[in-house]
Amino acid sequence: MALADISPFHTRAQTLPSNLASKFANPLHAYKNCRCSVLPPPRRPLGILCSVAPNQVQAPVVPAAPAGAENKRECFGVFCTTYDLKKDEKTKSWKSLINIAVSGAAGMISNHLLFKLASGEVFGPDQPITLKLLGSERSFQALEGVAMELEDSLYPLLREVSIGIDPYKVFQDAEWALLIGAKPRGPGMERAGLLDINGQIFAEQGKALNAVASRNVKVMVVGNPCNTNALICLKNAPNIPAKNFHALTRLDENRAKCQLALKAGVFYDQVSNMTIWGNHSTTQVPDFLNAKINGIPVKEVITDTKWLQEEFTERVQKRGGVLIQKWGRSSAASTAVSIVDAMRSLITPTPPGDWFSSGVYTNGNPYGIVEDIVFSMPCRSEGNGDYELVKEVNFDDYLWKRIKKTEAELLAEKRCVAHLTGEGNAFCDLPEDTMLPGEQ
Ligand SMILES: NC(=O)C1=CN([C@@H]2O[C@H](COP(=O)(O)OP(=O)(O)OC[C@H]3O[C@@H](n4cnc5c(N)ncnc54)[C@H](OP(=O)(O)O)[C@@H]3O)[C@@H](O)[C@H]2O)C=CC1
Ligand SMILES: O=C([O-])CC(=O)C(=O)O
Repeated sequence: MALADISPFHTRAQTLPSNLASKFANPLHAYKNCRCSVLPPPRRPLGILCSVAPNQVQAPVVPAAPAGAENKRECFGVFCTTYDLKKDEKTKSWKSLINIAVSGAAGMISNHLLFKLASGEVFGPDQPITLKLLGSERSFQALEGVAMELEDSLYPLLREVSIGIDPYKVFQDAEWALLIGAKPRGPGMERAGLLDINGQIFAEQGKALNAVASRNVKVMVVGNPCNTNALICLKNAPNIPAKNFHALTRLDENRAKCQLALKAGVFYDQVSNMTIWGNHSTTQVPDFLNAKINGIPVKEVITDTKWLQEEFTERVQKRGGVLIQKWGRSSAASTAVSIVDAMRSLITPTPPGDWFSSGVYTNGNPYGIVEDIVFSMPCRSEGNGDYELVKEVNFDDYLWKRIKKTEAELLAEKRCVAHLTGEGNAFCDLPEDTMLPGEQ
């Protein structure tokens, strides 16, 4: 088959030297084996540049990039195909694309999350999306595997996929950045070491978001320790509102709802107003004082206060660790579900009277929690991507004491990463019991 016959890629096909044409006997295969850069405008190819991924066939030599190439975007395989949503009857009424960047895209959580995003579970059936997947040299091949699985899933809403290892490219124009990739804490590694290694990743990604992402990008930090990583990220992105950064504590909220439902003998959709206060760590505070079951305060439904203060609280705090002991790896599917929940909570109005938890930047909070940290608190949204803190919450001595403990832990973490937040020299005096939910 003559390469030049392959519409709509005439421009690119004609640039292939004849000695390479035989390697690309199936031209679609050729596209799948390269990371292709599509040159706008208008939306779609005037030409395609292919750069070689590690261990792969040599890419064709291409002519010098035309003006505007500095805006070039990378695409993967079938997602390099030209399309026009307004031409097709079915897609005519669709909204314009949303750009979603995901780091740690070859990891376990992403392996669940990406398919949920592509299926329309988050943004709905008339919302096409772009997935921009960030990996590393270490994970590049796996990332290609992920992209291939996305190709093979034939999701109609998934219109563009690109993969890359440079956050300055991958985060270009991102409207959502789901920051999942982080080094897991290995045996013998000090928490201070983990804070530093992962902090460097989030400092760099914050800078990249600041430079190239949409000015209103919503950032969901999942990689642990997620509160402090989110703080580092937002400090390195001064041109993006700090309010746009979240640390994922929705998994903790979901775990708490499940435990209360179990104890009360109800289905978990009857549990509402569940706040997780503070750090995504074993000092987090699942708030049973303000939570409700069937609209009734939990303490009136579950009268065993000792159970609430001890067993319930500890079970939620250490759920991640128990799961690792059983499963041999940390929560991935339920974490992906909770990321979906967290995103949906920001883009759909919160049911009247209810709220959701998210780790957000403390800046004028109504509770008296120390400012300038990322702390999980009760939030409400009108569904426009933004949120407000809930004012009508109660505190008692037990709750406030616990909140102060998790706050102290976050302040200690913050001191450990002062070198990454532009606040001088780091000084690490973390409490000994500082642990991620997965550590025991
Ligand atoms: N907030 C929450 O509720 C939860 C948070 N988590 C956290 O989410 C993160 C991701 O979990 P999961 O997807 O299961 O993890 P995986 O180990 O499956 O994937 C993590 C990814 O992190 C990337 N990474 C970045 N830097 C390093 C490094 N120095 N060494 C090794 N890998 C690195 C790797 O991708 P690449 O090479 O492409 O960079 C890897 O694919 C972890 O930090 C975990 O603790 C987990 C559960 C719940
Ligand atoms: O510690 C981990 O990596 C797992 C984790 O955050 C959790 O399960 O909540």
